[in-house]
Amino acid sequence: MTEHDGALLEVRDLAVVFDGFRAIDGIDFTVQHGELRFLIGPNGAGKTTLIDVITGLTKPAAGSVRFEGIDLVGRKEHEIVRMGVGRTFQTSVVFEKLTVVENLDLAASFRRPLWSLARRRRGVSDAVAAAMEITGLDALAGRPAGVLSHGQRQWLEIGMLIAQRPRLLLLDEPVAGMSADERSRTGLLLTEIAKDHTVIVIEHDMEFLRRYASVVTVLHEGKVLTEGSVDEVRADPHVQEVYLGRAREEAGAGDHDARGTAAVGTSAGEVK
Ligand SMILES: Nc1ncnc2c1ncn2[C@@H]1O[C@H](COP(=O)(O)OP(=O)(O)OP(=O)(O)O)[C@@H](O)[C@H]1O
Repeated sequence: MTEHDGALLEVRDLAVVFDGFRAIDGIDFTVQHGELRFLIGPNGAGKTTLIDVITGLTKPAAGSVRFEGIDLVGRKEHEIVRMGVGRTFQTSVVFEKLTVVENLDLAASFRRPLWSLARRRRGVSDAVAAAMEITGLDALAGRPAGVLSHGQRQWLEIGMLIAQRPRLLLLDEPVAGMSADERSRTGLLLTEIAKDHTVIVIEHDMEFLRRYASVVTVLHEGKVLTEGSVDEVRADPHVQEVYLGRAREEAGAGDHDARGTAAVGTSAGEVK
């Protein structure tokens, strides 16, 4: 931690414009050290764009993103990673032919100085060992990543982030496509990681939020609609309207999947 004693992340008056369209339209968003914060909102609300700005992938038209008091806007992605901000993507970034431990080692090396890369090391570094332990991937250390199940692969990606020793982790839909058992394991993993990291998770699955979220931020049309506990957010009439409105539009289009627009409700958009 640095000498900065305010919030870990402070986003102020953020705006992102794509060809005249305001994908982010004046967002203020604050995350304190040690939080496990969930970010929800219908499709197109601006969740991924917000994470893209924090990690330097997208340049905002206006506003600031302060991490430990330092503005990240205008910095390169790799510089932001080195400052301690790591993210996963919706698409996989593991090297299939490399083993689990090799993938973790490669990720860890991203923050190591060059001289230490040139040195051949025996065994695994502390960072890699810690990442394997927390994700429970020790038993699979020597297996090629290509043979892992979907859930194990997601855990490897989270492990690769941990190996980079970030202070802030941004996870984009980590339980999408997982079985019920894998979801539970991921929930416990996030809870464990949040003991010594700050974590922001984009997640649509309400059942998952009920079990693991304390504070939820709801985005809608590029703005923060509301923020609070899962119960407060579910009871908020504006949130109900946003999801009910979407559900009405989609009525007749069949069941909504866990990543779909009406995921805050389970039946006809009802916010249960
Ligand atoms: N590179 C881009 N160029 C133009 N428009 C974009 C771009 N990226 C995102 N958008 C638009 O910005 C809006 C916000 O998109 P974003 O992906 O951030 O939403 P989201 O809340 O993450 O949605 P989802 O749940 O579908 O992932 C959407 O209308 C999207 O079409």
